[in-house]
Amino acid sequence: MIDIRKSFASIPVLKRVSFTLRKGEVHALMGGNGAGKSTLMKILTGVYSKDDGTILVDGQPVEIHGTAAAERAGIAMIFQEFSLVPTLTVAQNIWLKREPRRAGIFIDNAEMVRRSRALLHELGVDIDPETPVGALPVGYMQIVEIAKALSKNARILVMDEPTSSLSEAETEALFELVARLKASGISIVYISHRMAEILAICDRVTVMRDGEAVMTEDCAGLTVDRIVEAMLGAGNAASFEWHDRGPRPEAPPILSLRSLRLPARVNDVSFDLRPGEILGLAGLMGSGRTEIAETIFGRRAPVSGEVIFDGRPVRNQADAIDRGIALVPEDRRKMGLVLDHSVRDNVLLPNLARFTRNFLVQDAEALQTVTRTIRELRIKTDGPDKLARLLSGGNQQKIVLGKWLARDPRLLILDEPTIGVDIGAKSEIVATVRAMADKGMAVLVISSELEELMAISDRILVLHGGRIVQDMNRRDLTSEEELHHAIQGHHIGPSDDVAA
Ligand SMILES: Nc1ncnc2c1ncn2[C@@H]1O[C@H](COP(=O)(O)OP(=O)(O)OP(=O)(O)O)[C@@H](O)[C@H]1O
Repeated sequence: MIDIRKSFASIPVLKRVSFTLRKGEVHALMGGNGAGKSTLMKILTGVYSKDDGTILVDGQPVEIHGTAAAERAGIAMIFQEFSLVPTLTVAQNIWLKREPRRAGIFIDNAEMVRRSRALLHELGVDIDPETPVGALPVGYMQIVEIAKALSKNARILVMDEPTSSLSEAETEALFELVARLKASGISIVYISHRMAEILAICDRVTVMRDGEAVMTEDCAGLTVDRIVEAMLGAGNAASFEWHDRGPRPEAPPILSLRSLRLPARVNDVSFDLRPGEILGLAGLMGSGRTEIAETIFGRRAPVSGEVIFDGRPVRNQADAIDRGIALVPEDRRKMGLVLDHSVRDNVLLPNLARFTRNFLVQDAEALQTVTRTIRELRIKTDGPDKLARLLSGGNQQKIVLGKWLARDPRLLILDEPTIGVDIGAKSEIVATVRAMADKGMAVLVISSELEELMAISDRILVLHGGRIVQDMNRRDLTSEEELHHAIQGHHIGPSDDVAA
């Protein structure tokens, strides 16, 4: 891609960006939220048209108008999960609308299954092509997507944060698959904010900043510091380090869980959380962490046991919100944003009561809060009136966080708070949460990223087999490995994971 330019509503988003991909390489595309990574890749995959510039495939200029043209040029985007039809089988999904036919009329199911089996075998994955996609774990859906792309002879695959909803084992499986694809000459553009995985599986890295490609280098010998510097600009360090906030003043707990039991996964969970404390909840994916968060927030009713907030049980979600509980959900697009409303509306939505006097919203005061949120969380938007839908993924996540922080909650629950958020914003978020905890807000953080839990928590609980199996003071933890071991150490086998 040479000198690619793109503006939206006359605001330049890509300013003469050049990007090359070699045959059989995994090329990481990195950059802060809103730097232009997705836009560049949407141009490559025919979702957006470029304003200017040239795209060459195998040295030949190509015009990519629309996704069908991208497909013809051998380019495919691998979506994470939502582009497959859950009620159809793996084979039916792979060959959807291109089914092999007998006598040109009847769908040849046996042939479809046979070809799918061969394809999956080639990929080295053990998936039965006759399983309905809806019955597969999330991690496998991406693999089916890859099989589908290869069945269309794709030679360039674009993966946008492929590991963000994968468990550790699924991530490993994906990495093996990436290595295999590479060996067979497939080229991969890999968008991610996770430094460790980039250094582990990529050959080269290109960093974008404010619509420009500012660095392209071989991964070998590259350090995290060098990448961060390129992303943020010289002199803008991002620190993601824990520091001891000292002993918390003795106060009665604001939240107490007593022998909480939920359907299927949570057997008997009890813990206390005090005002001003930041408590991390660790556990394997599927260990029931999100369910516990939703129960505290009044969204789910327990089978037995209690959630006591400020001396009284939480009755339902409205009651939870009323009394100062906030939940930043994991699935922000579905649950956290009204996409067709502006940034301003989204930030104000849960806060309207605060700005309403005599039935009128106090606009100036409200706008001040919105502007502060945009500034403090470094939300990249042309202004408060931009539609949430048009913001980059990481910036959408910041709005969800910002609207609840603006409410000044007494208890803040964060479920995977920094998925898709760049390293600069991560450290901002940690600092903001810490500052609010210093003023007395209680925080419960769920995260699969151990680095994040280690950076933010005062205390960490490990959930396993439906119970809290460890309660650790962050001060006593010396390494991420120790926490990793605590989580994995209790993993005996799949059957152990689901409570009887
Ligand atoms: N359709 C659109 N209309 C207006 N602005 C847009 C549109 N699509 C993207 N933008 C803007 O372009 C900029 C770049 O967005 P893009 O999604 O490419 O960023 P990104 O680097 O992928 O970020 P992230 O890491 O958060 O996913 C953002 O400021 C975004 O608001």
